Amino acid sequence: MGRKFFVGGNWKCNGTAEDVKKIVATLNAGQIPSTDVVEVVVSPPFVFLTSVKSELRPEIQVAAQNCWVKKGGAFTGEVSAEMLANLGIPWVILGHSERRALLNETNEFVGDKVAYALSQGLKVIACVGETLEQREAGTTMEVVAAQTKAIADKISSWDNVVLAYEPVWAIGTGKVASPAQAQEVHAGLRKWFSDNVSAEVSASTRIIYGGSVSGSNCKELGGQTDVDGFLVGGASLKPEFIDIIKAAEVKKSA
Ligand SMILES: O=C[C@H](O)COP(=O)(O)O
Repeated sequence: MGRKFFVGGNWKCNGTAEDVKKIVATLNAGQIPSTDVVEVVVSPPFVFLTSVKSELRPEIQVAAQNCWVKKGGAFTGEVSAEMLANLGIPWVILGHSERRALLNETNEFVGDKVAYALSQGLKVIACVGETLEQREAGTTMEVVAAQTKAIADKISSWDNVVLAYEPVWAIGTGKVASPAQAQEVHAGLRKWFSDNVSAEVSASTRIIYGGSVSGSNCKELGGQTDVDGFLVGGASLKPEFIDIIKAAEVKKSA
């Protein structure tokens, strides 16, 4: 089975209730390819999840931006995977570099979170990516392989996981990875899967790119053999997100 193009919009910690209504109206009015061609998931902050889910057109799904590492309980300020499942939120983003860097989430902690979220029936967008220093030191593949291994060590199936390669130096900086740089790491991750998990997981797991994706660079990036879509930050708050969703057409016509 082919890998369906996947476009995620990570709204991060942005927006008022009024802003969110406008974004939803734009998404509801936009012309986008059918769900046979592209899977679209937007990720509002927790407080807006249920309203966005109920107001958004049914072809677009929602994701939380995080969840607690295990069963809920006395963990003030956290939101558990079972709460998300209970509310019918199908997806969660885990291991985003902002949480790894600012909240000290380790590879092992992210692996535990992915495993627990999957066990509660959620689908996971799991993020990996190197810093500028790591890229300049030539350790990019080593870093993303270690991050992916920490997840692989904790899960028995990749069926409900999308892997997002997000070079930290490209996030929110306008310095997008070149299509060749993205393709090189995506191909490396696919090889890592075939060497360390299975040929089937390597062929079927979607590996999406994130980091300064825009309406103007999405077609060339999305045209790369091993780029199966995007995780979009800043541009997912703007009408150009519709153009980025339409980049799925490059794969359909390939
Ligand atoms: O999750 C999304 C990424 O952090 C990319 O953010 P960005 O598109 O604003 O660079």
